[in-house]
Amino acid sequence: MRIVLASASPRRRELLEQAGIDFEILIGSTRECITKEEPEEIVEELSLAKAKGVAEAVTGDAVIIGADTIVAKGNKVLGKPKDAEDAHQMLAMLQGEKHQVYTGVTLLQKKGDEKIIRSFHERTDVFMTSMSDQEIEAYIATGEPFDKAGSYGIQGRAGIFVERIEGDYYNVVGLPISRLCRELKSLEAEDDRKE
Ligand SMILES: Cc1cn([C@H]2C[C@H](O)[C@@H](COP(=O)(O)OP(=O)(O)OP(=O)(O)O)O2)c(=O)[nH]c1=O
Repeated sequence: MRIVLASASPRRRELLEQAGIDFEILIGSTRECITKEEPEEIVEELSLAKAKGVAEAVTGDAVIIGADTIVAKGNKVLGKPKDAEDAHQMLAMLQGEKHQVYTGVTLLQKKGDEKIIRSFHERTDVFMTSMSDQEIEAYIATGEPFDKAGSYGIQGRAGIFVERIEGDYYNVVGLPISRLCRELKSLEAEDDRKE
């Protein structure tokens, strides 16, 4: 099965490599337009848009993977921060409490003229320690928050502010690799059945 990752994220690339999957990368230009309200619907919608964003550029049969990660705190949905002030606000909101990280994944399978779409999501609960204003400032100064949903990277310096998690760690980093591999296997099994 030919696999195309529709992502510019170095973390998603590393996680797929870590899983021993052979793949190509194609980056499309997707405008992230949200029409849904629930975080799990938003991440699936955006992952689908990312997969669709490269589908036309893929010639021949392939499975295209699109993914999107957001942080949810109460009824607020947090993406990447616009600037340092935005990052500060997000971290001040997250510190000392529990929040959710959702990653949505879409597998868009191109088979001749046919397109088969499967979207799913995983949720991880993250419990953060308290952070003083000084700690937040020092963390933002590392530059780490800016390309990350919720303004932190569990895999980086912010790891020290994560007390514990419930769910898949890799889901927080941007790709629920265990679930993804199971979904790919089941796609493959379905293909074998049909042939
Ligand atoms: C919460 C959290 C998010 N993130 C990252 C995962 C995602 O890459 C990013 C959220 O942005 P996304 O819009 O999901 O993805 P992206 O722009 O990085 O890549 P692409 O759209 O090309 O696939 O935040 C971490 O790396 N660590 C964390 O702890």
